[in-house]
Amino acid sequence: MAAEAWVTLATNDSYAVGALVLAHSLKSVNTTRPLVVMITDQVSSAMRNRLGSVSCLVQEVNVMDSHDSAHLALLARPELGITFTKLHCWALTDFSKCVFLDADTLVIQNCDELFEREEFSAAADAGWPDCFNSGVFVFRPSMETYSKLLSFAVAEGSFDGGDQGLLNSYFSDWATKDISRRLPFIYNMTASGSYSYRPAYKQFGKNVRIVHFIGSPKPWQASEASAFQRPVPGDHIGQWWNIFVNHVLPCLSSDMLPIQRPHNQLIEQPDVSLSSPIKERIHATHIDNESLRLDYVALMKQLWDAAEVNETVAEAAIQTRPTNLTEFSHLPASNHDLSHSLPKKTAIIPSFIEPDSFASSHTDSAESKHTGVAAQFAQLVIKEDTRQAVGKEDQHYQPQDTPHHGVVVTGEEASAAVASAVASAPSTREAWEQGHIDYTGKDSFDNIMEKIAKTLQSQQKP
Ligand SMILES: O=c1ccn([C@@H]2O[C@H](COP(=O)(O)OP(=O)(O)O[C@H]3O[C@H](CO)[C@@H](O)[C@H](O)[C@H]3O)[C@@H](O)[C@H]2O)c(=O)[nH]1
Ligand SMILES: [Mn+2]
Repeated sequence: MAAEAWVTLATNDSYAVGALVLAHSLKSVNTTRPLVVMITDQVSSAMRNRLGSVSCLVQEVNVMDSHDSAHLALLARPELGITFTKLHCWALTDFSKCVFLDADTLVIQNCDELFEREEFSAAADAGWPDCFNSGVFVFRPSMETYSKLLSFAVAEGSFDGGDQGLLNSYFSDWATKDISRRLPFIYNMTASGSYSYRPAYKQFGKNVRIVHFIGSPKPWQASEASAFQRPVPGDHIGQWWNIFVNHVLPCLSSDMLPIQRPHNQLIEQPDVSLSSPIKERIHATHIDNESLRLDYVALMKQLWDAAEVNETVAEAAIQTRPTNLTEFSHLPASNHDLSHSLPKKTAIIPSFIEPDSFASSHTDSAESKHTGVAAQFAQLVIKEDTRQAVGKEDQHYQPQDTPHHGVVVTGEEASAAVASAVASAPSTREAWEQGHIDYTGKDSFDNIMEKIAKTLQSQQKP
């Protein structure tokens, strides 16, 4: 049998973590082909050794940046220029046929049958199915194709600034030429996306072989993992973390685990990665809490909007689907309809509401221009068990008449606090709205509760 291999790419230690998990996932499904990991000189030697020790073939390549900042800016993904480095895979001529896998993919069932396919085979992109997604593709290494691709890249550029746009232009007959080149979606199931077809997942999900965590954040971006705004059918991030925690994490030292934020802002965060007890950290970011977080974000958005517009909207935001709030359009129906999962008129106040602003807006509430809205929030109950309540996705939550614990504030207090926070902390609010929420840090539920308790305490003092 001519030599065949899986191929992936990691240009830094962060994506190398993804490659390590991918390597373990391939092993666990007993593939008969090796994994070649293309790396660049930014990958640390410690990480190279790790990759080598999980029987990956490590192949150093040069970074090839598209330098196509206009197109990249369009995508708002400036880091993607680096994915042009992917083209190096055509130069791996020791192999006659390969399957490329992004470092953010996870193989959950054996799919060695992919090697029976021909160049160029790929699955449709979930965002634009007339294009293929370049996270999983079958190809034949060839210096001829390699240099043609490079010339094409220089001459034509990429319509999305990344390799996917380029490869789609180059293999432009993919969608029409030969149906066998169109891989089934189960070989590249987008694990997040603005659109997900849940009934189809229920029906066909058991056949999924490769999961692809496209977009940001990636599963290994621990500090961001909690900010996944889009729900993922199945617990694939949980599966990813399972491998990560059991096979990869124990072999990494904390300096080998840079936390990478979206947009390639590499930030070292030893304090939040491994110096804290690992178990605690994992618990804090584990995907089990995902639906809680989604509802948490959604609820906060409702509160912001409700506090700012008018009573009608406020009423709608609390009682019904917030169809008039366009920024919700990326959330699936189940998350639009918070009335099923949230106790009505229950609010969680974000951490950036300072006790001071809370206090002053309280004493000053008669002057608040939001008092009309406040009526809508009458007797807002902030209680700890909201956490459990919002976590139950499919159960209808029955609000309790009397909270067993927690803090009760009036609607005026709460909405005025929200309103003054809007004014006093616009940058933090922006961060919230963009989904950059520090659930395990300053925006953690416990922190928020503490802040509210402090505020109320200070108000009770004579
Ligand atoms: O700094 C980086 C960025 C990317 N990669 C590699 O390139 C792949 C693609 O980047 P990724 O962040 O996974 O992109 P996606 O979020 O998957 O976005 C889409 O757009 C990319 C650019 O067109 C395509 O490469 C992807 O296949 C496509 O799914 C990664 O998996 C890695 O293998 C690196 O090694 N270092
Ligand atoms: Mn990817």
